[in-house]
Amino acid sequence: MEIRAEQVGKKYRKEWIFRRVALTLTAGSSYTFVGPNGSGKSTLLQLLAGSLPLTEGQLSYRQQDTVIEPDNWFRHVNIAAPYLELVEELSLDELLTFHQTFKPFKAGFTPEIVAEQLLLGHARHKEIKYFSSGMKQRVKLGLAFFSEAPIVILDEPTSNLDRQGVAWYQEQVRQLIKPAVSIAGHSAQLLLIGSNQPEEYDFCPNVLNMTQWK
Ligand SMILES: Nc1ncnc2c1ncn2[C@@H]1O[C@H](COP(=O)(O)OP(=O)(O)OP(=O)(O)O)[C@@H](O)[C@H]1O
Repeated sequence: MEIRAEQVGKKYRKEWIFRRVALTLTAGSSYTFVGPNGSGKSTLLQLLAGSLPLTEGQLSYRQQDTVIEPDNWFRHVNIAAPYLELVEELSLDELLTFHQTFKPFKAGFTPEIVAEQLLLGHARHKEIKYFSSGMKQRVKLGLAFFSEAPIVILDEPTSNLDRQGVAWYQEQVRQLIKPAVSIAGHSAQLLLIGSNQPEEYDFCPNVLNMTQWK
């Protein structure tokens, strides 16, 4: 799996947020976008996820030599971000069951196992609206970690997490990017992070500063 960005730029009203982004992002590796507040990390991640239009340039998703149509990109991406909301009226069990109808969990994961992995086994029957902000953040991350998709995008992944939550994130993200072993159905992941917290990406070999595209 690969995402290619060619001369990608984004403008809001008359202001260019970034220009001439040229990247090849390849599964089996991870990439972190860093930069000051407002430098465009979230915007670029949304472009790469296919959820925002570009102003200029081209983006493509490729699997081996096959180009994937933009209408199908969402099937290949799990994204956890502060601006994406959970369905607050559902209990955790209901949310996980609903979620897997359109984005199945990885082999061996059931809603019950996912809840345990989130350290939220005790809260399976509680409505999401009664979760603390840190509990909600773990749910968002868990949906990204445990659903089947080759691309995982995490924007500000440890926001609202306490120290135990940060340790949990660090363990899960390392599991995610472990080199793929040759188990049928297990493919290498492409992990993209937007961050300003070194503890969120200290394992990541590719740290890209947004200021280079100003
Ligand atoms: N819908 C929008 N309309 C107009 N301007 C926008 C819109 N969304 C973002 N921007 C602007 O784009 C710039 C980049 O914002 P973005 O949220 O991508 O930055 P960021 O690097 O993720 O910031 P932070 O570190 O604060 O999360 C900011 O100047 C922001 O005001």
